[in-house]
Amino acid sequence: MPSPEIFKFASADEISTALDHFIAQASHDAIARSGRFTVTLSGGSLPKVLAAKLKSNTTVEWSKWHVFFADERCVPHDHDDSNYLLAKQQLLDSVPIPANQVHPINPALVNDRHAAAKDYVQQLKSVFGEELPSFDVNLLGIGPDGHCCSLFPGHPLLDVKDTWVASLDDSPKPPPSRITLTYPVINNADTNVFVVTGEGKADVFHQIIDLKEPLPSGRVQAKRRLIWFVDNGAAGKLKASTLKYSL
Ligand SMILES: O=C(O)[C@H](O)[C@@H](O)[C@H](O)[C@H](O)COP(=O)(O)O
Repeated sequence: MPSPEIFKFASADEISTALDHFIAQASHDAIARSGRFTVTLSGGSLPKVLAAKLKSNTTVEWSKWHVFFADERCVPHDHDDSNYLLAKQQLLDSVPIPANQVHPINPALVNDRHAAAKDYVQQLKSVFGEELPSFDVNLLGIGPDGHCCSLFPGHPLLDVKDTWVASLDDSPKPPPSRITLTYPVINNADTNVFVVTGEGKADVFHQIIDLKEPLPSGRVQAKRRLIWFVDNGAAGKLKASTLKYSL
């Protein structure tokens, strides 16, 4: 398993610039290797930080992108809680990714989370076939409790290994009904990237990186690279010695 690589920046704005360069390069490399770039997006603060610079990047071959969601709330696409709506407003409306290569939750199934999760597995199969999906990049956030995707501390979904997409109706972060990728898919990515900003994440980032507490975000692995983009606020409680990993 790769060691975490921690990149620290002065501000969220600097992270946006670094993410723009990083994702453009990852996209270029993946397209050179396999003819496409497969990526997942999370909700929360991530889409805005990601899109700030990337949405204007004309060097990216957007037509080769296949976009999925690391987790999604079971709400209609036009609902304020929709991660798809957020990604659309922040990034997808600004870049020419073919509509059939963007994979939101099936809006007809948002009242049946089990059916929505099954449908999402089929959407994954439409791109990855029967093999366990291996995304080029998952873009992940963390909550102050250490959750990522919709994998919450102490929740039974942390142990799910027999499905690529699971559902829950008791998310401690509202709204309660969600679908989420499970660890077998998340950890089979070539690269997992966490984006963590603000002092509100300083404690949990320290718990995960320095104290190695087995919080959901701390259980994320990757085939090749496990990367953290953090700002000064989020890294405020990190032990100085840990930053030997910084660039
Ligand atoms: O649907 C969700 O709730 C998100 O996908 C979630 O997993 C998010 O990434 C974290 O909660 C961090 O959110 P913030 O960046 O807003 O703290």
